[in-house]
Amino acid sequence: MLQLEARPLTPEAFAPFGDVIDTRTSDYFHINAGRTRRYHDLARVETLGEQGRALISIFVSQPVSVPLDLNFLERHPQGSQAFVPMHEERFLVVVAPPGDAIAPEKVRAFVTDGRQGVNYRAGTWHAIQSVLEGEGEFLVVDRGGEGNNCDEIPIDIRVTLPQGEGVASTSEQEATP
Ligand SMILES: NC(=O)N[C@@H](O)C(=O)O
Ligand code: NI
Repeated sequence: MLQLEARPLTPEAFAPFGDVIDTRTSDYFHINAGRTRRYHDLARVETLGEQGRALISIFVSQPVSVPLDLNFLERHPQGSQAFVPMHEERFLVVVAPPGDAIAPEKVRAFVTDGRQGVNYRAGTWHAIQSVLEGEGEFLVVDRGGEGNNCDEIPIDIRVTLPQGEGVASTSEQEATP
């Protein structure tokens, strides 16, 4: 059983796996007569293969408990997959680099802070959506089309949160004295 303590998500640490979607770590330019900041092109949407096209969906997920025990990771070989929380939900992200096998030492676990989304690059191994604390609603952008776009690989992983890290949402943490 691979034991991992989730680390705070950062764009740099996640770079081998895809993109972090976060206005705080992204540039913008003004549009709409200056009323709007456009945080432009934050993640690369990949829609490979026959009839490949981008899908926009909403996932409403029930929370996972922590420690989180995983017995597989999955990948989407024909496209990327992005998850953006719609109400500052925090979630666990467990990833491994693309490839036909997973080297345990390459597996990484992260925890988001409520203001971050992720975009898994095509082929990145990842745990299925794992929202913390309560029901979560996520905007999802991924690939539709012909052919298989989901492979699973068995691997036993136990994910914990940093010591003393509650699972309160960002806003509750700010409210807590
Ligand atoms: N199956 C599906 O649409 N969702 C998974 O790919 C996931 O990463 O949650
Ligand atoms: Ni997926």
